Amino acid sequence: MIEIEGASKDFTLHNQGGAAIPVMAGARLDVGAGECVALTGASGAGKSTLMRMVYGNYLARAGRIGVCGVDVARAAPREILALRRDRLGYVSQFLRVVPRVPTLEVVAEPLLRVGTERDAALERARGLLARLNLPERLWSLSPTTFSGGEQQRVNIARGFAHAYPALLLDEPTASLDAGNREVVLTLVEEAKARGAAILGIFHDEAARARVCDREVDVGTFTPRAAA
Ligand SMILES: Nc1ncnc2c1ncn2[C@@H]1O[C@H](COP(=O)(O)OP(=O)(O)OP(=O)(O)O)[C@@H](O)[C@H]1O
Repeated sequence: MIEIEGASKDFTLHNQGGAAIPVMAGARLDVGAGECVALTGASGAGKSTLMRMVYGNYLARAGRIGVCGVDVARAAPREILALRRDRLGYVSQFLRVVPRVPTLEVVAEPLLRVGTERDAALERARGLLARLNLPERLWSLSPTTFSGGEQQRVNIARGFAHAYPALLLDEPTASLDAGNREVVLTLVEEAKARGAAILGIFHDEAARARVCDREVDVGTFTPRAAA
């Protein structure tokens, strides 16, 4: 479902005479349906860079990044937007808050975008917010003023609302209390059970051991290691 083959990435430093810094070469990995694969490696090894390449935020210099039949390394922007709408989800560490949109709408929005009937979308959103222990009095408010942990839970509810076949998770349990961490790990297990292919960064070792089937060390894709 996610197939990375020979992916490479250079960063061009426009403010330093256009110098090209190679950060990744020959990355390869596969994530099948129902699998969760963890990206590991030292700080700066390129975990976030690889996730952003899969999501299409960073363009690969070479290689193939197949996600649900689309080669993200070559796809047109409109194909990537369509992929993100219905097949590829991304739970980043921080919620991008849209001012004045109530929490319930923020969470239901990915479902509405794929054509889910409004009542069903709101019902699913309520269910997720309740499971993540977000007090009901907050559901009608914009998350703009919420605490970091509250915003993170809104972000997770939004990310898990639609049953994406492929899902990217960036530290989904960071800064959550034990109870909410447990809920998130159960959501990951449920997504795997319905056949989602999940690629994630988990600094929480116990979480990784519990939900991940395999680990891929991004350090093996540094240009020096590949040379
Ligand atoms: N937009 C950018 N421009 C230039 N260099 C970048 C950019 N993004 C990342 N890098 C560089 O690429 C390398 C990999 O960074 P990345 O954030 O992917 O590492 P990471 O493994 O996710 O690290 P951490 O565990 O600390 O979050 C680093 O050397 C970083 O400085």
